[in-house]
Amino acid sequence: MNNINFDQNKKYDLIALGRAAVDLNANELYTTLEETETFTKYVGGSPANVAIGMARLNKETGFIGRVADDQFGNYVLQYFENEGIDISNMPVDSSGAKTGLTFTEIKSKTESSILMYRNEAVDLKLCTDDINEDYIKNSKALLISGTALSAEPSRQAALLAVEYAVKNNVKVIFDIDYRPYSWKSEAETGIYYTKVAEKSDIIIGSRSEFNYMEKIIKEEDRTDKEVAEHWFSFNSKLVVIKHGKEGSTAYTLEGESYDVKIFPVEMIKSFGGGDAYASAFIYGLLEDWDILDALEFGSASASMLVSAHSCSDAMPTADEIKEFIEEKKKEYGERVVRD
Ligand SMILES: Nc1ncnc2c1ncn2[C@@H]1O[C@H](COP(=O)(O)OP(=O)(O)O)[C@@H](O)[C@H]1O
Ligand SMILES: O=C(O)C[C@@H](O)[C@H](O)C(=O)COP(=O)(O)O
Repeated sequence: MNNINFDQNKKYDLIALGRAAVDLNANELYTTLEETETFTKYVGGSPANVAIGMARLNKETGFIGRVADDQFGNYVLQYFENEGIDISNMPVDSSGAKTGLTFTEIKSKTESSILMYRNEAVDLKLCTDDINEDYIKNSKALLISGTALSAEPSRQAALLAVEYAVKNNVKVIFDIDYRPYSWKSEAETGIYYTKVAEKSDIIIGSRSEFNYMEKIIKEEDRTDKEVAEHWFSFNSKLVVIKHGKEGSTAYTLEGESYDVKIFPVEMIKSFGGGDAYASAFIYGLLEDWDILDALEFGSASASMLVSAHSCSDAMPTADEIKEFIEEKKKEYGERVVRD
């Protein structure tokens, strides 16, 4: 059991809000983008990846986001429909705004980076008219991906969605998702991230993302526990702080904390883990697992994704994650990710 009391009478398990974009991942591994010649196209965008992860885990999943009136917009909608993700709240935008593109560079076994083309990105054209209270109220949880707060009118749309969620007992899950190129100033980042974090039931982010979010209000040299306790003074019940290959920790409002390490894998790229982590962790919470079991599931899916070429196509099923965990426990011992 865990401390998140989802309303089990609601139709959707999770509705994600934000960008559904396209990843173009370099096929040539351990090469710079300058030298890369070919790419593989995948659906991308952190909240889209989380939605795909949830659908792969057989959870009823919806999405709120604008797509471009072009081939890439069609590609995203078709992919989502094939995955069983509800697209009824994904308006096609005909303003000429384009699908965000993320080019990935896999420079070495330990170094990779992303180059995002997001000028006039269609996902940031999401507006308050696109936010439907009846849709949101029918979900156990609403995931807000932080980049949706980086520009108007998407910012107002995301804030309105949060208000509808709070009003209708829909748990707000805030994936901080800090992308520096999306923001004009530290103050703007802090102000709008804080607005959502103060209303969120669950906040998930790397420690550096928490530092960005809190820069205008707090010193960086606080412990993770102190970071978590700040958000418990608002609406949070659960704060998850990720530390990349050092693992991650969940803190509860009730004063407990749970640590998990990473599952050892041959990493291909350093990103994608966060979206897999979020989807599998949220799955565990929805299944009413203990937090440590949900963390282990999230950590396993994350490890599977950093050792895969894509961040969406490779999202695993629950059986695949369980099989992965069993294999790693056989190889490294029952407590492979637990202290
Ligand atoms: N080298 C790695 N091997 C296995 N798992 C990893 C590795 N790096 C990250 N992870 C997993 O991916 C999760 C998310 O990674 P992190 O970099 O913290 O977030 P994000 O991918 O959102 O930037 C980590 O908490 C960890 O569980
Ligand atoms: O979030 C984006 O727009 C790009 C993603 O599709 C990309 O796969 C990525 O960077 C994943 O991010 P992470 O899982 O948060 O590391």
